[in-house]
Order: sequence, then structure tokens, then C-alpha cells
Amino acid sequence: MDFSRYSVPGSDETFYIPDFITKDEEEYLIRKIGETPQPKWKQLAKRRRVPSRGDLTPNSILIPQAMPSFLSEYPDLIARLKATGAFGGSPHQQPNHVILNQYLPGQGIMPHEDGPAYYPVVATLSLGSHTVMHYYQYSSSPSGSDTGETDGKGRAIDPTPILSLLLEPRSLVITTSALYTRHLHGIDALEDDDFGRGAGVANVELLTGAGRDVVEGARTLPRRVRYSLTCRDVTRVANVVAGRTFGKR
Ligand SMILES: O=C(O)CCC(=O)C(=O)O
Ligand SMILES: [Fe+2]
Repeated sequence: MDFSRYSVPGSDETFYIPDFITKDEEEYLIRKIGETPQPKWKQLAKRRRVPSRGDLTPNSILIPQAMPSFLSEYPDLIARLKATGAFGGSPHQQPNHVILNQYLPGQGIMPHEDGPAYYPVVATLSLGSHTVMHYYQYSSSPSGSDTGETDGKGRAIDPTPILSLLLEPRSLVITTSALYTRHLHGIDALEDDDFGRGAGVANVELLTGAGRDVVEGARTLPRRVRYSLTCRDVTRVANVVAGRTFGKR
């Protein structure tokens, strides 16, 4: 797939692919996610999450686990993600780690970086609802001097996003390079998204007709329950044989 044609105008480090999966596949995935045993979900303040295909050690080494069938069989998202070419330069040439997040309307995720454990590409599939993802840069002014908004290390964040994207259900967004390694991303904790406040989204030309109508018509879109599957390649993977961990590969 030549995914360069999905490049978001104004950023050659972000790609937006609408309708990456079909409605039937979306329904199937949401049903399978609903069957995820409750103990696997971790309740966070603003959302719930499940890591799939293993978790990371404190040294950021992946302890591999079998992928759930909805990732590796039908609809075989891993093969489909590989086919985009986005992971062509990553150590395993495909994602080996997927985190499932659940957001109720009104929930979001604070601006953050995904960090150095992963090769700097993340592919995010949205299911069930749209959302709006903002990308931020660190502020050049001294820590916390403008809005008081800081990351976990006390570095000040410029509150004006450098890029905002409407993520439609069934879409895939791929974030790479400096946007991954040097910037932050987050989702405001809102019940609906108002496209009438002059809040431009950079991917308007890449949206489906329905999404474009909402943005161009400056309408408000209520959020529903959204699931996201964030797919990455963890650089270092432990060599696990019969439950024992031997070094890394
Ligand atoms: O749900 C999303 O689209 C973003 C999630 C995210 O940024 C993360 O899990 O690191
Ligand atoms: Fe993230």
C-alpha cells in the first residue's frame, strides 16, 4: 500500500486512513472486545485499558504472549497493518504490542509521549465513536509559566495544539518520526466535539463524506463509547521458553 497518499496536509509525519476496516469488522471487533475478561482491564482515572500480546518489564522489554485471534486471525489487523508499510523500518516490521483503550463520553487522555520503548511509529484504530486527537509541543517558556499545564516531568506544554485530527470510527491514524519522539498527544475529556469554534482539523480532506460534512457544517458531534487499539513495535523482546525468560532478541 502506498500510504503516502494518506499524509495529513501540513504534517508529513501523520497519516490518516478512513475506513481502514468495514462496519462488519468493526462490529465483530467490538463484540470480541466485550468478551475480554474483566480482570484484564485496568481502570485508569480517565479510561480503561488492556495490553494485548504481553506487557513490558521495568526495563521496557516485552514479555510476549499469544495475540488474541481478533488481531492475528480474522480480521487479521496485524497483517493489514504490516501491509500499510508503516512498520517497514521497525525491528520486527510489524506491531508486536497492542493496547486496547475504552473511553466513555466525557473521558480523554492527558497530553503525553508514548516513550522510547517502542519504535517511533504508532498506528491507532478507532472503533465505536469518533474522537479528536490533539498534538502538542513543549513550551519554550520556563516550566509551567503560561498555563500551568505540564507533563509528568514538569516540562511546560504549549496549550495550543500544533495539529488536531478528527478520528472517525473505523479509521487508522499513523503517527511517526518527530511527532512521535518530540511532541505530545492527547484527547480532551469532552462529551461532544464542537467544530463550530473555529477548531480546525488538519485531516478534513481525508475524512469520509460524513465526517467532512460535520466539520465543514461546523456541527457538534456527540461522542459515544470509543475503543482504540494502539499498535506498536516494542524494540526489545524477551526470549521466553516454557514460561522462563532468557535475555532478549
Ligand atoms: O486512544 C487513543 O487514540 C490514544 C491512546 C494513546 O495515546 C495511548 O494509549 O498512548
Ligand atoms: Fe499515546
